Amino acid sequence: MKALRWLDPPEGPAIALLDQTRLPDEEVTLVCRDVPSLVAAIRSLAVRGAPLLGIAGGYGVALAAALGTDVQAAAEEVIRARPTAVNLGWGARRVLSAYAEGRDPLAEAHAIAAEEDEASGRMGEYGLTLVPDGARVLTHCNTGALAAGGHGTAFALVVAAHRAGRLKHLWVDETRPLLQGARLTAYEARRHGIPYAVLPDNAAGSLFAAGEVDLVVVGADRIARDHSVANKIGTYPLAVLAHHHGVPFVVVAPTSTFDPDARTGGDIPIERRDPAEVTFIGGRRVVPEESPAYNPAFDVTPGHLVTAIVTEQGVITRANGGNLGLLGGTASDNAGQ
Ligand SMILES: CSC[C@H]1O[C@H](OP(=O)(O)O)[C@H](O)[C@@H]1O
Repeated sequence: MKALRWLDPPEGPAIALLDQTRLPDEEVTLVCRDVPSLVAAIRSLAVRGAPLLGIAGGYGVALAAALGTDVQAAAEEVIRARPTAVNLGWGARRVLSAYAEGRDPLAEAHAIAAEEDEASGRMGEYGLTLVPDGARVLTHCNTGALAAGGHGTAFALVVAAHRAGRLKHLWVDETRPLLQGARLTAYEARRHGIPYAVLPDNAAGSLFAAGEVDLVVVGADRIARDHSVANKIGTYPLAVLAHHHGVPFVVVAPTSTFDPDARTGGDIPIERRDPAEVTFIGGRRVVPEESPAYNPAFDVTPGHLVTAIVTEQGVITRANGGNLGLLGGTASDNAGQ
């Protein structure tokens, strides 16, 4: 399953997307033949997920170059599409730099996609070292191949644990209001034959209280230098629950999600989305007419609540003083972390 593909002529130049707003019922391909249509797809979450947005941002700039349109303006338009996932700007700026230096922008966009595929495999390997046998894992939102390269980020850890026979069960937070967990993570879990159950976000606490969660794994949209983690709204409460119940809370993200310009979580812009995403369900209003609604798309988990950050370069744990220095070596070297 490819969430995003570049189309060369004669089909392209274009970017083919698996329209995630139509999943899980319909697998519809959306073909973006210009940057405005890609920006609209990013804003509607037809394409989403921090690392995948980095890939999309890169191909968006490459598309502008292939079409002979204003590449700088295209990059700025793509970067403005969503504010929180640092990867979007990172991917667009990296391809823009290649173009400015006279290098092939499409080759650079392909390189980003290949690197994120490789990163996913390594995060799965490193993440596996943190998974106990018979683990009941809880995850939030969607962090699979619909959100990143390869098998994803946190979901790559889940797939690795399943293949190693260490995963007893996957708890999937539905992830209101856009239901990335119920619609997308459940879709991916079924494709992998992973035993799972979907739960209302507000049921997670009762699972912790019943001792039914051994590990929490989530993705990230931006990680600040103090290890504050911006991720889908509802992540912070899970970190507090995990801390209270002594359950490891693990973030899985490629180094393209780290923002050295964000000193603390307070420096991370939080996207505010249309209140109608809260007040309407399935096209039906579920609140009194004209009810106001609060709809932040992300929250920030402070670093002291994060047990470990798994990257493609290794595992960051509090054992290394909580700095951004990565533990090197192989995945097995980190087994004891
Ligand atoms: C692979 S981490 C993806 C990250 O992005 C998601 O947000 P959205 O669905 O709004 O793009 C969510 O925060 C995931 O953890």
